[in-house]
Amino acid sequence: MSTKIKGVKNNLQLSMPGGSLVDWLGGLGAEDIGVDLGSSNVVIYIKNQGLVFPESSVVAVREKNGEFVASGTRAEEMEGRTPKGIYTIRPIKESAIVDYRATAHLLNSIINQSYLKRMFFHPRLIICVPVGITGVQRRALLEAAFTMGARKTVLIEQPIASLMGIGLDASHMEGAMIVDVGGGTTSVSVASVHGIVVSDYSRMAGMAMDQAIIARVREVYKVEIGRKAAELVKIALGARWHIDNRKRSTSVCGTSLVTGLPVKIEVTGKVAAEALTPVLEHIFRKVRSVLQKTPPALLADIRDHGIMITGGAGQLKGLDQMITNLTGIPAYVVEHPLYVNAIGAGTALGYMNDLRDSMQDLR
Ligand SMILES: Nc1ncnc2c1ncn2[C@@H]1O[C@H](COP(=O)(O)OP(=O)(O)OP(=O)(O)O)[C@@H](O)[C@H]1O
Repeated sequence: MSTKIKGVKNNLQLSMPGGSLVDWLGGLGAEDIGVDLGSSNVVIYIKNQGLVFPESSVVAVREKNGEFVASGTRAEEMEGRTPKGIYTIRPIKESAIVDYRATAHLLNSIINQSYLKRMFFHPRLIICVPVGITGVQRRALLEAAFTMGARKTVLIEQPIASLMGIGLDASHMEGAMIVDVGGGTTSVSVASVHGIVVSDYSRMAGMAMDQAIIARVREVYKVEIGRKAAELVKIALGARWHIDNRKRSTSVCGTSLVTGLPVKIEVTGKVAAEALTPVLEHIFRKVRSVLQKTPPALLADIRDHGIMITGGAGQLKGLDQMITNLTGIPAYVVEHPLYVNAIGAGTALGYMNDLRDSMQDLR
């Protein structure tokens, strides 16, 4: 299913038309950046350049002096095998910043690297934030942006960024439902021309799926597997609603809990499905509860447009079938589900001069 309508400007918080002279001058350069800051990945969209390949939301730190020694995918590769005196952290948990200095470092290093050694000058940022973010979390995010030298930062709600990234125009629709299944959080939102109407979130998302697979494999095969192996199983086999799930299997390596030796096992689709079902049923209950709270006037539009699934773990095989079967409303994974929020933030950069600086909240 594809629904193409344009521009979602109405849902953005606009300031004085035209913005300041500094804004206008900044708009001429390529230093406007859209950011989707996730617990698993950071995706960046640079004005006039486009998307930057996503980096893992991981930073490696030297224990003795707190110095950052690696960030992004390079730091993720160190997870679970860091040399003595170095540890890794994930500075964003469940879409909230838990360490803003590390977040600022992560953002800075990604942006500088994407600039390919070009001189990096104080950028203007649009950052996607979850619906219902607390004042403290907003502050942490804005402080991270300030620390990295941003001269203007605008926070926009993720579902609005998703709609912009998909290319939908909220001003021409009564209601749209977005189910964003990320690494640490699943958020379910209904948006209308007036903004977010109903929304709910859960910690049951991609990482919870990995943990459920690790636990089930331990139980069935008496083998301990790592997070990466569990992720491979998740991506390869998917949910029980996936048509091929029962026939398939995939092999991963782990440590036998009986002998303590490394082993290779064949995990079946049935075992993966057993692990994933409770997580997916939890996600479904969130979808159902948001639908139940949605004003009836919006339901017809949601039915027409279908339920849009975004986020990395939204690609789980069978998840769209599950939501379709259980709600009776067609659900589909949007194009570029991992990048759609960053693309939306990138689209919103076009209105940067007119948007209110969220940094004003800090002062
Ligand atoms: N093809 C796939 N099938 C299932 N899961 C996938 C697939 N590709 C990626 N994932 C999962 O998507 C998750 C990351 O998604 P995403 O990058 O949207 O999260 P995030 O935005 O960083 O997290 P959050 O929104 O919770 O802060 C990971 O758990 C990863 O294992």
